[in-house]
Amino acid sequence: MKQITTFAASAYRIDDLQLFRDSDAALAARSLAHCPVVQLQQGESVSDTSRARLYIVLSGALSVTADTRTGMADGTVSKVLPGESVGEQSVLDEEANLSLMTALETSELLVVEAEIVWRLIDESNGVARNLLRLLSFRIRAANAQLRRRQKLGEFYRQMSMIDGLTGLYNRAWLNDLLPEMVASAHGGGKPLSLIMIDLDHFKNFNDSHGHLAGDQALRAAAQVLSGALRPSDCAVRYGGEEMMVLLPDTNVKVAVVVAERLCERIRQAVVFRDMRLPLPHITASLGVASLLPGQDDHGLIASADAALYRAKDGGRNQVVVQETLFS
Ligand SMILES: Nc1nc2c(ncn2[C@@H]2O[C@H](COP(=O)(O)OP(=O)(O)OP(=O)(O)O)[C@@H](O)[C@H]2O)c(=O)[nH]1
Repeated sequence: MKQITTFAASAYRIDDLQLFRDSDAALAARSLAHCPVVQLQQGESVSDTSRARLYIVLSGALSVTADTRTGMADGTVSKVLPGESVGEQSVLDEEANLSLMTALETSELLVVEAEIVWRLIDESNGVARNLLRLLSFRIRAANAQLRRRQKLGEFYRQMSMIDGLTGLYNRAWLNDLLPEMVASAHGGGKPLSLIMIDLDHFKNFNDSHGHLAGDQALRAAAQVLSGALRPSDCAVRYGGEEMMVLLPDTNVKVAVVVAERLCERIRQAVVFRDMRLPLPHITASLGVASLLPGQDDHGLIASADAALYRAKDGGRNQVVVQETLFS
């Protein structure tokens, strides 16, 4: 970066500089007269940004990468074209300019020290107004970007909570949400039921029909669950061929009715729509549990798991309810 002239000695005009548009041009020209005009070669970065200064692009183009030295760089790169400026904020808060400014082509910049910018703000309403407009525009753009990022972040957060094969919620979602559901049930004195579902002899199913058919069977079972539940209920893929249904505000009697309905619909589920293929079918064993006073999420899962184990033990393709309720 080398100085090639001063503003007064150059052919650039005040009117072409955004910050001084519609302001007192004579005052601006006088104030900027001795400011250096520097030249950057393509790929060269602005050096010595430790002092607060304003850089106005006179020709060429700058790429500006935000906050490179604080470790806060978020990949945002903006392009600054002739007439536009960088560094207003560092001038206003008298901090070093943390952006990395690099010439995208051979470029000429006007370098204005902070004291000169402040003097211009003091003496010219036009400059003050332009600066406010510019900052307001930047704040709006930054807010819009923040909102876009939040939406994107939320989208990815949601995606990370969904099981790719079945479209049901996954274990990460369950770990996040079940403790909250348990706390809210205890807090509100409302019931909460859980049905644990495990496809029967699924290893055999895979071995007989292939792993892809197994995947298809898991999707079919998941569809049964999603299609049979109320909007407030949630279906989760708990592990390989194990699924779970959470029924807020539902007592054990109703949960058993729901589980019986799911058991029947899984039995009836069509795994393949293609009638040329043989029609393997699936069955499931289901364990039902309802939240007991003082029980936590692990306890609730363990109760449903124990009931499921008994359903397997009792011959599969059936619903069993937790022992503690009826013994
Ligand atoms: N196709 C497919 N199979 C899976 C998936 N996840 C787990 N499995 C299979 O599910 C089978 C589970 O087998 P086991 O735990 O022995 O249980 P099971 O054969 O269903 O026997 P029971 O539960 O006692 O009725 C294993 O063969 C796993 O490979 C999956 O995403 N796709």
